[in-house]
Amino acid sequence: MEPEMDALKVPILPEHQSSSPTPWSSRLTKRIIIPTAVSGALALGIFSFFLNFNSAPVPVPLPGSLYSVIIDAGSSGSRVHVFKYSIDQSGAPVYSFGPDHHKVSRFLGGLSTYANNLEGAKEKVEQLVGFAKEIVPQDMWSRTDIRLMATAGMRAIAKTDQESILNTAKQVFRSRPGFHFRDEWAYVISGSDEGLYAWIIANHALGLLGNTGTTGIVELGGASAQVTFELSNQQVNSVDSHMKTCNSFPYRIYSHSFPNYGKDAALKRLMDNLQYPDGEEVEEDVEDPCTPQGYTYQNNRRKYLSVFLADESEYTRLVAAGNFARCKIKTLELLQEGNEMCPSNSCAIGSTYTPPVQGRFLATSNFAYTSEFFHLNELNWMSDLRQKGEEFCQKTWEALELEYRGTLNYSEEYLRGYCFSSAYIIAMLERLGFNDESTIEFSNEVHGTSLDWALGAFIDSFSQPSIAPAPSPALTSGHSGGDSRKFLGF
Ligand SMILES: Nc1nc2c(ncn2[C@@H]2O[C@H](COP(=O)(O)OP(=O)(O)OP(=O)(O)O)[C@@H](O)[C@H]2O)c(=O)[nH]1
Ligand SMILES: [Ca+2]
Repeated sequence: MEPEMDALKVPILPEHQSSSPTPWSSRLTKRIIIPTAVSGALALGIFSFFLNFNSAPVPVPLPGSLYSVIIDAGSSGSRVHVFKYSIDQSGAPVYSFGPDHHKVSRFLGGLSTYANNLEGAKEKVEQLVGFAKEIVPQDMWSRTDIRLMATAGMRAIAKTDQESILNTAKQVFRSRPGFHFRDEWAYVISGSDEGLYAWIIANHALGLLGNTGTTGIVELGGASAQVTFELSNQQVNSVDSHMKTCNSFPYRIYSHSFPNYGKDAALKRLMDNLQYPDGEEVEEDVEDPCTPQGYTYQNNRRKYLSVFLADESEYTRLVAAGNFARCKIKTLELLQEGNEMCPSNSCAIGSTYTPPVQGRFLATSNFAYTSEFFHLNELNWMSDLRQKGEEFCQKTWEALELEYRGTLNYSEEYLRGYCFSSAYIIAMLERLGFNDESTIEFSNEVHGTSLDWALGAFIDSFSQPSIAPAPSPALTSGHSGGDSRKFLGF
């Protein structure tokens, strides 16, 4: 039985269309000018709308801007996204993700690490809210919804700890004066929704929503990895197939999140497997082919962001001995753990059924961070990554530190992970069936739109009328009366 379809109204004015949305800096002047002309423009807008309803009219955003805030609570960091948008005469949202309409601030350290420090969690959430309050005019706070959506880092901790952190966040969101908030808007999202949201923003930015032939997404986060793509006629078990309607086009989408297959979580598991192969600690030292020779395993709490790599001092039996080929063998073993329990003959990762990938894909987050570090071009990027990984893995940690410390964006934590991530990426993509590298590109943005899943969640929020924000007074006074909710078409 396929799950219910939920309609998704795709924005009228995507990023790459001509009209330039209201720049934030001139928000005040725009608001003063528009109301005087609004009745004329609006009447004309509605009139022309009915006259030529066949050809999609270019929407005229109504006066006044609306805002929405989404916090992405990830395992290695929290990001607060502030969206500014408007509503057109048909009640459809009009938005874009350029700098005038989308602002984001990224805070280091995952909320899931504050289970034993709720005061710290409160301060972190207050910081996130404070950023949004600097952007949204205070007279719009009560009409601006705020949502906190947590991902794999939070999924990985005990339910009781999740609840105490989320309750702390809810208290902050409820404090007055503040944004429009409902308790159910601070929650842990499912991995498949995380993948679906990433798929929505990528295909929105590519202008592909509304027809078949969309682009799939493979995302390698810190804690989890997501695989999401449009299905044609394969059968998949219903738990991973989702229905989404965009621009009245019904999509069947495969979306699965692989917990603990994110880059940091997987590296930790690989080190665990080396030191405690059967749950018991080895008696002899063992080589770790995924870490550059000479690296010392120590307590990283004060310098690393990842909860998974916070303390490597337990790995007293590991001897860093970087070797790409051997590392890749270990990562393949990791990806095939549990494969014997695969319900079919197609489980690329663990024991989860993954239909054969089809069409074009974007590889995001750590796929892109690693490829950009090695300055790869899209053409033949996987072959080049194998070669760059081989060169990188065989360098000593001392040589790498000498080469990279002091360079732009240097981070010991990231440098420590590139031998592993280069091998892990190749192994994962091979397991998923990406043999033709021309069908998959790495990127963290498209046409200037960052591929954060939170942008897809913002788009999707308009398909759930129950949580659509109330319009600003300017909107209700500017149209022919009646219930403003009805006017918005929800
Ligand atoms: N090399 C490099 N890695 C980065 C950079 N920024 C983030 N990362 C890595 O990318 C991962 C974080 O990506 P995200 O998708 O934001 O992961 P997250 O949201 O913190 O964690 P999840 O809960 O798994 O989604 C971590 O493995 C980070 O180490 C960067 O600028 N360079
Ligand atoms: Ca993430």
